Amino acid sequence: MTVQSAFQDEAERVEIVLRHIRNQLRAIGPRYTGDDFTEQMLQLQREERQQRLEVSEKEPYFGRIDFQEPSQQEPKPLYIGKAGVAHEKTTELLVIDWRAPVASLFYAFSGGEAPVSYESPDGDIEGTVHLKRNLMVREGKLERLVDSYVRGQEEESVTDEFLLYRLGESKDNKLRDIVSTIQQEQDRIIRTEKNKAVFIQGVAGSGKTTVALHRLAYLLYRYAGSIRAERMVIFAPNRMFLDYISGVLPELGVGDIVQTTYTEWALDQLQQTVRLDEATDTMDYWFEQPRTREEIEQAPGRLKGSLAFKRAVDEKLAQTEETLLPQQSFEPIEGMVLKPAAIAEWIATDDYGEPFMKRRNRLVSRIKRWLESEWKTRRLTDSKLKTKANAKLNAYCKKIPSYTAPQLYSLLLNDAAAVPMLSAQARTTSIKALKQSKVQPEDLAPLVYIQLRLFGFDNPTFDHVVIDEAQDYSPFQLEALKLCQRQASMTVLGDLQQGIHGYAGIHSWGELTALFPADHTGYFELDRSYRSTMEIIDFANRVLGGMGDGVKPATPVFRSGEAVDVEQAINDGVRLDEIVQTVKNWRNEESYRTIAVLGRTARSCEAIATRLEAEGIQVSLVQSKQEAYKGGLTVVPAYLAKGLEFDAVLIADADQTSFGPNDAKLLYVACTRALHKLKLLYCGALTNLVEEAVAQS
Ligand SMILES: Nc1ncnc2c1ncn2[C@@H]1O[C@H](COP(=O)(O)OP(=O)(O)OP(=O)(O)O)[C@@H](O)[C@H]1O
Repeated sequence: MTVQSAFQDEAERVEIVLRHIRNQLRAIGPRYTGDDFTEQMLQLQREERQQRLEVSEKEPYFGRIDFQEPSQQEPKPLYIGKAGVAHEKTTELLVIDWRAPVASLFYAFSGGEAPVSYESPDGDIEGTVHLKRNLMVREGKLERLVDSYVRGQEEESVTDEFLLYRLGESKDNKLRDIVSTIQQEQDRIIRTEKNKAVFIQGVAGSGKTTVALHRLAYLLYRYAGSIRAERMVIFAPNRMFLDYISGVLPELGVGDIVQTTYTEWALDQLQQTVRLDEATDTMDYWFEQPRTREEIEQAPGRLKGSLAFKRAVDEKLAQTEETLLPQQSFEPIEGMVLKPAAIAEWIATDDYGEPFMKRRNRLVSRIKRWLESEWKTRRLTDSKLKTKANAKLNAYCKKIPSYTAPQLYSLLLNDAAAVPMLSAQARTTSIKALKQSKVQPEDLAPLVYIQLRLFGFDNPTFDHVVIDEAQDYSPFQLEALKLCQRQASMTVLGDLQQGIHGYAGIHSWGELTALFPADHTGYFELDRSYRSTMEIIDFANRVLGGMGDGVKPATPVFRSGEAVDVEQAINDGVRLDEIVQTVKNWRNEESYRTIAVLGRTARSCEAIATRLEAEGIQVSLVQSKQEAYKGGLTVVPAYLAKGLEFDAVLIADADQTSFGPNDAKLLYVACTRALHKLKLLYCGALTNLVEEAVAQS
């Protein structure tokens, strides 16, 4: 078959399938708005179906794989799309959902004539692949067809032409789905079984965030009925990042997943009884001035996030549990005595493993009931005596300890011997702040952990938890999250090479993987970077120097682009002129839809934005509490750009003062934001990190 006739056949099929989709959309009928409950439920189902069909109408499918099982006469073409579509009359599958077991063949197959298999609910199904074809449908028309495998034909090239085409496209302001080009190593992670803590160490641009979002969509499909979207949660570093990734799940037909930051979630759990101390902006402290390695190691975030600190909290909680049993008898009136031994028996028989405060409140109710029953048994009627007895009851119950999380935390901080890892000054500062209900970010994990241990987790437990940028999390943060799941089901992703928040986060993955049983833990590495050109990745790898942390360097996909530019400006005025000129030039390039100027500090970014605005250039200046990501031309401090990407990136102050020897990871983050073009500008001495990178090239 010629390429033209294959294209013609496929184009006709696209039209036929689209006709079916549109027929089904029409058949859905008008929206039900009445009060009948059953009809309302049916309406919800119809809406979900409508959403799926609308997704299919935009792009019915993107791939075809011809598979033949030994029992079949000939290979069967299987078309893979974002959502499954069945023939409305015959129920024949016109399109197979990308998450279906058989669709894994499309992603896992990488050529060769040997039999392959996929895992189905009935066991492994073996067969041979005859064709693997990528199809690009836009606005209802077939635009592109690429065969990456035809059985019997010599395999021409190992590069995935279709992938390169997708990667070469320019970016708008949102992350996109990648269902049509998911790579084998990514697919394996997406399809990992649910009840595991899956860790992903992936280089910058390896698709970690994207893969985690696709995994959520996969889990919802694979475990439909047993897990629910509203019980799944994504933890992201900030609101702006959540905005940036907000398009992917709806594109995959998934809604309702909780998306939050650890800070927001923790403050909610604590019912807003504390607030973050605005006076000390952590980012400002750690990024606006150079900090030493020692300062980072001894940072409060490292100490309070450690397992040693959690042990201290556990110890205090255990001591608290012991205080539940009153030491004295309760004697509301003479001769009516409730002895500690009797209470001890109640406590022992009433122990359903519930949190301390629930047990405490139940004990108080039981003592009250005891008094009432004694009153009735003895047929007492004297109301004065009753009032007196009730006053004694209240006094007795008040002595049974009752804590809020901040109170118990304060008790711990006041006990110097219990927290030897904290300096007297660190303790006093925290105690003082707590008195005004103020906390630092590093106090949130211990506080929320105490809250959950005291009161339990009232919401339904999480079916699945995704933690993005997990290298910035402490072991204690994950310990608190573990209390919100019956069995760990997590996707934890990050990159140690981008660990710029070392003052709070981990320094090796072992710090987090050790929190889960080995047989319920998966560890994956993604080394291929899909975001940036080869030139940019090579340059960024050199900036980072030795990898350390036991992590491999990023391997670029074979996508070549322009060389990285490093330019000196003779003084600061010229540097600002050059920034303006570069931005103007880049804005004339049609392929650069998103451009970023990255500065080392928030202050330097403000100066750049002011200058650009004075030239009449509209700028989006990103600050630490930003909620939305607007795209276009962005001026952003390097430490806030983590997770984002832009067609072209200008690093505006690549000098030695701005990027000192401890800033390799920060500069690496900055460089790896660029998809197609990277330029570094400096005034005075070039940072050694780049000097060495250039010398190595
Ligand atoms: N299989 C793929 N096909 C097409 N594009 C891909 C693929 N995998 C990743 N990408 C693209 O690579 C870019 C980087 O993806 P993503 O932001 O998920 O990576 P990341 O590992 O989370 O990066 P970082 O650590 O730098 O935040 C995105 O534009 C994404 O669409």
